[in-house]
Amino acid sequence: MAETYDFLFKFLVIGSAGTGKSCLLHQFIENKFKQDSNHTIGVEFGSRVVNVGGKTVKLQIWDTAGQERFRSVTRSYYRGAAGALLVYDITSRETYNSLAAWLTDARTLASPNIVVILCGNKKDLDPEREVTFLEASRFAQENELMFLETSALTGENVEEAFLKCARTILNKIDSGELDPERMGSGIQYGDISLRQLRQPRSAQAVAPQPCGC
Ligand SMILES: Nc1nc2c(ncn2[C@@H]2O[C@H](COP(=O)(O)OP(=O)(O)OP(=O)(O)O)[C@@H](O)[C@H]2O)c(=O)[nH]1
Repeated sequence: MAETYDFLFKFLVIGSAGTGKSCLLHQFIENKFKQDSNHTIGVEFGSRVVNVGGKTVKLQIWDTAGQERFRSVTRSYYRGAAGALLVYDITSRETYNSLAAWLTDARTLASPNIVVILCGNKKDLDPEREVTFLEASRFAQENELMFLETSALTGENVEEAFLKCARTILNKIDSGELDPERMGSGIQYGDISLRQLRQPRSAQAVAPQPCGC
């Protein structure tokens, strides 16, 4: 059956190697933890249709390799992304320290308007934590990012992270802050929206007449 949706959003999952990007994507798409996850070679892809605030949105998600040697390949996928999950591992300060560089890449190579949610992954490994919730919240606030701690293992906050990002993009479309028709916005109209857009204004404005019988 053909998929119908109001919008399609291009999303990226970025961050240092081993932070759990592929596992987060897998948990979101398949609803289970990906056992034996290997390093991503270049870029992998997944998609899922979700319902956000009464709208159907297809999320087209690009999971990028965190390893430095793939950086030139992965960077070529950033263009025109509407949203991103910026992932670090709460048990690895090194991955947290790299966040600023990943964010600069996202804002310069994708779009300065890209909607980013910071995800402190591996929340289930709290006893091994190296980065506190508070300091990451501050980083998020200073850099105008949304923030959640997630666990791809238990599934905690995984759905929320993707949906929060999608909801924010929809709100920005509604407020006029984001224009889906701008080239490289990372947003496309789906069939449903296109049909509504193509209806003549007069047809949209006229309320259906009550039946006289
Ligand atoms: N405990 C725990 N382990 C996790 C979690 N997410 C991922 N892992 C483990 O972390 C390791 C790396 O996960 P990946 O999803 O492959 O990491 P990645 O960020 O995609 O790595 P690259 O592809 O190299 O960029 C794997 O051994 C996973 O099993 C989590 O939420 N909790």
